[in-house]
Amino acid sequence: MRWSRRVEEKNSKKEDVLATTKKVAVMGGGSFGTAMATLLARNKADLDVVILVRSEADAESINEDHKNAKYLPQYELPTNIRATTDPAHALPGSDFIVHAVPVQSSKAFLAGVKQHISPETPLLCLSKGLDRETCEMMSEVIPEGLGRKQPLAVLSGPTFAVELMQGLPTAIVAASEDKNLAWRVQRLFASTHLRVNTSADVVGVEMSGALKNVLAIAAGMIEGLSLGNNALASVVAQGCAEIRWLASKMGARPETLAGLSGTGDIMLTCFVNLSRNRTVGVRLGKGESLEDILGSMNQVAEGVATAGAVMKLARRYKVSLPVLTAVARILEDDLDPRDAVEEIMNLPQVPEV
Ligand SMILES: NC(=O)c1ccc[n+]([C@@H]2O[C@H](COP(=O)([O-])OP(=O)(O)OC[C@H]3O[C@@H](n4cnc5c(N)ncnc54)[C@H](O)[C@@H]3O)[C@@H](O)[C@H]2O)c1
Ligand SMILES: O=P(O)(O)OC[C@H](O)CO
Repeated sequence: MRWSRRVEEKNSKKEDVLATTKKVAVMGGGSFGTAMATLLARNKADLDVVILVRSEADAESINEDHKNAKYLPQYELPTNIRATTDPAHALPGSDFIVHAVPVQSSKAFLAGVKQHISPETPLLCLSKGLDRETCEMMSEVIPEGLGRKQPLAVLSGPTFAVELMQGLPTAIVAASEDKNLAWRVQRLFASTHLRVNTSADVVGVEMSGALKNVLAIAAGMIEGLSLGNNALASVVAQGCAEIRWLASKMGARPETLAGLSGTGDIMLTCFVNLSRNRTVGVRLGKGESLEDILGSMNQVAEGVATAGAVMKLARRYKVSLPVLTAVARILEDDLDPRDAVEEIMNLPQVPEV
């Protein structure tokens, strides 16, 4: 994290983004959409923050009890957050629209609401993953779903929703090909609780956010299989290298992969029990079936679908990814977790660099 008085001084001459922003819509009222809506609402007490949810019960809980009863029931929401199920109500007139719908549902969801989104309104994507069928990143899924180009920034980093709700110190990256938009997103979200680093490396930020979810499943499996800390550290280090090999071939910058949205988020998701992807891995390692695990969760673990896309990308970019593709094969019931460990341990011995 870099800080410079010169940068602060230069920025102080630019637009006061919070002052000029009157309304922000958030599509998706799950845990992360709600947490980021809460940060925005806390940043400016008279900002109109509207969450587009799927059920009337969810909208009612937010509007009447100021709680998201389904996803974050223990936290009171600011009163300047409201919710609706009607996109015609939520989206028009927004200065920014935040996208927090799970990746696999995003294209169809966007196609259904696009007539309510102005082509000029920046979309800020929080979702981390790849389209299972097409292997597209969200920066490709979004224009596909909307049927047009849209101003776009992606936000990614080590950010558990519950810790944001508690106001604990957090840092995230806002990446956009449009430098000014990345800067505006930084100004919109930044607070004494949240640092926002800007980046122009959209591919690097997106690919690390998507692939760390697959790696977290592997890390969880190591724990579920009781294979110990040495194995855990080795698998995570190998996974970091695999993410770097694939993402670099796709155009990511190595510095991004080593930064907050790369190594930072990998450490959080692979080592902390709050991660849903890690939890899926722990339970698989303990012998539960994927069907039972997913059936018992009311939240998305994006790594499950993204793993399938990683298999295809490994072939497309001709890169060997033993850990990430083993996760995909285990999820497809094509490989037993213990056999995967044996396969990886029996790979040819290689030089470290
Ligand atoms: N929870 C976190 O800590 C966190 C942190 C960073 C990034 N993310 C990412 O944010 C995205 C959203 O995650 P989340 O934690 O809010 O998920 P969640 O499972 O808590 O909630 C998902 C939300 O999407 C809605 N949804 C599901 N299918 C839909 C569909 N077909 N159409 C419209 N809405 C649909 C659900 O109703 C729910 O409101 C994911 O890509 C996740 O990886 C989550
Ligand atoms: O709970 P997970 O595994 O979806 O991870 C949440 C966030 O991506 C952590 O940054």
